[in-house]
Amino acid sequence: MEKIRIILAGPRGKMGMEALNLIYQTEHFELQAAIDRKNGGKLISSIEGLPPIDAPIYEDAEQCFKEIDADVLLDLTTPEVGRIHTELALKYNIRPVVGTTGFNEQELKELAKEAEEKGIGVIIAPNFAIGAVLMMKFAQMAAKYFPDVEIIEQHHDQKLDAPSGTAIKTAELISRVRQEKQQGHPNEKETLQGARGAIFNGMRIHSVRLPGLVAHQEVLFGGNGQILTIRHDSLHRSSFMSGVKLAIEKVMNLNVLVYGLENIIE
Ligand SMILES: NC(=O)C1=CN([C@@H]2O[C@H](COP(=O)(O)OP(=O)(O)OC[C@H]3O[C@@H](n4cnc5c(N)ncnc54)[C@H](O)[C@@H]3O)[C@@H](O)[C@H]2O)C=CC1
Ligand SMILES: O=C(O)C1=N[C@H](C(=O)O)C[C@H](O)C1
Repeated sequence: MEKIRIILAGPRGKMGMEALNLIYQTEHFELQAAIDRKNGGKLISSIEGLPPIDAPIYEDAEQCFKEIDADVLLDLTTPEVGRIHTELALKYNIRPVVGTTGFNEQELKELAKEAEEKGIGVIIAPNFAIGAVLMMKFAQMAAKYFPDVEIIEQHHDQKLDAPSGTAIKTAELISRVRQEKQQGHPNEKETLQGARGAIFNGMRIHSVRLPGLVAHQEVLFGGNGQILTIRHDSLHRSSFMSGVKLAIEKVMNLNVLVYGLENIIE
């Protein structure tokens, strides 16, 4: 199998470290370089706790894309940085695989247009865990029969974006099949602002942030005398790695932007 040459952005992050191990252990993956906020000019192998890969670290993303021959950028950074890296990678004809969350609809549209014009594959996956992708698909199935739905997502307290990318994606998938309706009592009033959560097309999204949590989501459907709960828990970040591997492999044969792993799993 031909090697897939990868640039990883965010190698010292929680996801980045997990991804480095995946790349190190996958025979047909090769780390060409990493983009980090510090350690520019050093090798990944020289950083304590990182695998023994002799790939250079760049602090300047554009310089990295200019100097390094790579097939794929894997971005696991922060919402703002992820957006910049994705655009830059496209400029240098490197296929972005983006786990970083926080892209809005307009940004996704613009990136999709750019990818299509250039004929370059992009995968933006709000959640790489196969179980989470199934949870979203099952929720979409259920919403056809249960239009009253609320989403509760729970994450570790270091998360920068709220609601989570997964919660937004779930609400989007549900919106495609759910008859729009106003939920709750028509005269409902919040006596404490935010008590009822965020609203996405009439659906409520509640975000919990606590130390000890990793990534969890419940989709609650209410009907006559019954409640259906669909729940997924990522207990460790290794849960995301089979999806990351699949996305890196699949993006090689794409020439458009794909948003969500559900569009590439068979
Ligand atoms: N799609 C998915 O399945 C998953 C997505 N995520 C998302 O991935 C992103 C990273 O998550 P974590 O690893 O938990 O966060 P983290 O905070 O542990 O790691 C982020 C890393 O990005 C680095 N970084 C920040 N600015 C940078 C820059 N300019 N250049 C290079 N690196 C930079 C930081 O130094 C840090 O090491 C978040 O947006 C999170 O929501 C997290 C888990 C799963
Ligand atoms: O920040 C995280 O941790 C996660 N972010 C993604 C999201 O926003 O949905 C995926 C997963 O939930 C973990």
